[in-house]
Amino acid sequence: MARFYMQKGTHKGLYRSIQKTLKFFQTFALLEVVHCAVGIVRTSVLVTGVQVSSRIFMVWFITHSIKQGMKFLCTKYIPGAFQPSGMEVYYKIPSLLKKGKLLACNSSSQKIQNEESVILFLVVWTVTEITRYSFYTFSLLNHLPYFIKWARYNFFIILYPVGVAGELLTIYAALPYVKKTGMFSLRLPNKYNVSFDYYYFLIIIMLSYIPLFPQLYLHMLRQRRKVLHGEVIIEKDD
Ligand SMILES: CCCCCCCCCCCCC[C@@H](O)CC(=O)SCCNC(=O)CCNC(=O)[C@H](O)C(C)(C)COP(=O)(O)OP(=O)(O)OC[C@H]1O[C@@H](n2cnc3c(N)ncnc32)[C@H](O)[C@@H]1OP(=O)(O)O
Repeated sequence: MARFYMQKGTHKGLYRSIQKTLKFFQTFALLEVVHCAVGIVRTSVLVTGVQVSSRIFMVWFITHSIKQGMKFLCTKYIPGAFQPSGMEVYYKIPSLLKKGKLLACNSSSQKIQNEESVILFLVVWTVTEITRYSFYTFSLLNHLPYFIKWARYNFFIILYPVGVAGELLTIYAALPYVKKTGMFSLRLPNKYNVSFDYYYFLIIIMLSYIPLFPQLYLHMLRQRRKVLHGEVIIEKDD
């Protein structure tokens, strides 16, 4: 990521250059949940499950799926002209456009992957995982430098809320596109007689951060007290 930014001088296209690696490792992070479930790793399946599933959701159902749309910047009113067909307007539609008049529009391709918020959570996840896996590796080698231990149980204090902000802002940026296209949604009538609206599903996911994120954060604060300050903490069962 650093190399990309230094070479190109922009974050645009960064996601594309790292997406294969990201998808591979983030999907295989599911093994972390399996490891907790079968008892290889002594930690909560629930906490790990929420952590991993939220990231997998971000990778596959947001950044991978919401590929692109067009952003229109409309300025000048042209009397008698019509709105071109096939135009995907999912950004702010000026009030005149709604009345069916064409304005002078400049269109530009807009990818959710190029949102600054995506880069924000990618950077945060990356720093977190470099620290976390260094911690695991050195622990296994029985030579854990204090700085790594300190970083593992301190960085999250800032990184967790910043990562969550990046994730929520990305979902928020995706909402207009999801609403406009009706992607992943099922409308009635259909042969299953079931309706599903991905737009509202995303809003529910965003709201679910309110009760779930504090649980993860408090878990990490407890771990911090245990590992760095040697406090004995009795955790409730899942
Ligand atoms: C269907 C859609 C669902 C959507 C849900 C929406 C709700 C979302 C709300 C939640 C939002 C989360 C957002 C999140 O994605 C944002 C970020 O991540 S931002 C970046 C900051 N993040 C962090 O800092 C992550 C913190 N989390 C963790 O560190 C872990 O993932 C955690 C699951 C919390 C577990 O940590 P914990 O300290 O409890 O246990 P460990 O697993 O680290 O360690 C237990 C012992 O096992 C040893 N261990 C573990 N793994 C390994 C390994 N791979 N190799 C070797 N050893 C390992 C570890 O050393 C411990 O050993 P010991 O007890 O002997 O010390």
